[in-house]
Amino acid sequence: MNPTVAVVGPGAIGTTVAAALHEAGRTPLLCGRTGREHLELRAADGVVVVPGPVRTDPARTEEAVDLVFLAVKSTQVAAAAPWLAALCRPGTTVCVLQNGVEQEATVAPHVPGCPVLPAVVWFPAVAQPDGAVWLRGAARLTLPDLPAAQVVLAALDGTRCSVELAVDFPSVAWRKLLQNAVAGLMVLSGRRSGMFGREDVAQLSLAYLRECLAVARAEGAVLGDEVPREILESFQANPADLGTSILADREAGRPLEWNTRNAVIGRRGRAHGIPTPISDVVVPLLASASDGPG
Ligand SMILES: NC(=O)C1=CN([C@@H]2O[C@H](COP(=O)(O)OP(=O)(O)OC[C@H]3O[C@@H](n4cnc5c(N)ncnc54)[C@H](OP(=O)(O)O)[C@@H]3O)[C@@H](O)[C@H]2O)C=CC1
Ligand SMILES: CC(C)(CO)C(=O)C(=O)O
Repeated sequence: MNPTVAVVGPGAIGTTVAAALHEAGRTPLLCGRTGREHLELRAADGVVVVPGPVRTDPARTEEAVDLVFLAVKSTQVAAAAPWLAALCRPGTTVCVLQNGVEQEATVAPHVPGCPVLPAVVWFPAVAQPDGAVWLRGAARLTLPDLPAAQVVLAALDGTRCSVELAVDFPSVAWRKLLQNAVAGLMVLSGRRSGMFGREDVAQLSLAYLRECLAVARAEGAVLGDEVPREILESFQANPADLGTSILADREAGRPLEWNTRNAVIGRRGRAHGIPTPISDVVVPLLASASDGPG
């Protein structure tokens, strides 16, 4: 039998996963902050409309589900906790579709008795001014190879969102975190992937990525010396106008995920006695862009 599924946070990533489920006849409950009659995904092969409504009141939701995809920003977890309380019973799997390496630590306290499964989300998805979401790549997740991942595999089996299991998930998550950390430079310049074609930005990015790599390795990630250049080259290969979700937040004047995507490098670096001079410049500027004052 198909697991029952809810998507909490039907934004860029949540809409993509909800659309994948709906196309397979497994339409999830939609739980958000802004009410909508439906969601719309625009992909290269067509448009998917997911019937709603998007519910906005957890107090009026009583049905527990087998699987919750939590796709709010890391800055929004506490505010979304009432949804988790409404949708989870002991054993409900909470699959966290967020960047970072701290999803279990931040979400588990809100869902005692429930497995919390972090996911690496590889695809770019961009909310459009009319509320639709533009999927700009193949939908793909990586999960830790744990028993709790089976319900996610079952839910997304045969859908447009592919799922891989990683035995060494922390290394995969740290690699993605390096990508996200350097993407933060787009916020500071107000530019998109095209900026990585500049030689000066490329050199800065490599230096920042090497600093992040040292911290990742101290945390146990198995990542080779080639990783910084590979990540830089992946940004250089992007369409020049491809941004990143933290830049979308900056452009919309929303709070930024600077703590989970960038400050984590300095925090973990200090714990290991590793200097992080570039992070120490980048983070206060991102924090200020996010939280003010001024
Ligand atoms: N977008 C991308 O390309 C990628 C994003 N990621 C990561 O995925 C995560 C989600 O990002 P993204 O989808 O871009 O974010 P969005 O801002 O597009 O989506 C977040 C959604 O959560 C909703 N929300 C906010 N507060 C609550 C609440 N209290 N209860 C319920 N819903 C709430 C928002 O509602 P409202 O409409 O009211 O704002 C919005 O629909 C982030 O960690 C991001 O870093 C990872 C890879 C790629
Ligand atoms: C799509 C990608 C990988 C770009 O950095 C991302 O994670 C994001 O936008 O947050």
